[in-house]
Amino acid sequence: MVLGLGTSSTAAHALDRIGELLHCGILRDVVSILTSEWAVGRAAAAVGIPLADLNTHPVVNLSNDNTDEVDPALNLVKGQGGSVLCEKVVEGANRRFVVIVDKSKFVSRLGASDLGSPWRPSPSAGSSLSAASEASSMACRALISS
Ligand SMILES: O=C(CO)[C@H](O)[C@H](O)COP(=O)(O)O
Repeated sequence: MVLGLGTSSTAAHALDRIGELLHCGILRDVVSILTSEWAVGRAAAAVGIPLADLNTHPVVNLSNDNTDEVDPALNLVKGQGGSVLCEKVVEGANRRFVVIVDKSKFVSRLGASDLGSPWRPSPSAGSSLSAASEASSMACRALISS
């Protein structure tokens, strides 16, 4: 199975479980396609999920991801995590897309949380965020160049 891994702290919980199932042999022959090296790549490597890319695996059987808001009609807004372009590239190769949501993302209407507010990183977050953004762009270029 080719698994697309969205960039999300919530979907990262699924990674831990996938890692456990691989280790005890319940899951086999799984490779993953990353949507960010800097976040999900490290987490996937840490739990032993083999990594691949769209060059060798152009069809993704299943991707998991999260969202920033979900309304009562299940419309979603994504992208606050900073990897939405890579996620769209991987999701474009998808057969199935599963969104893992906890209740903190439920809103009465899209835009009801502070998503629309101007986002200002704290000064201390600046350097790590720009490094993360750069790494994400590199991973994305690698995906798109395939
Ligand atoms: O859209 C995303 C990344 O582009 C994320 O899925 C979204 O920001 C939610 O992330 P988290 O699970 O960490 O709250």
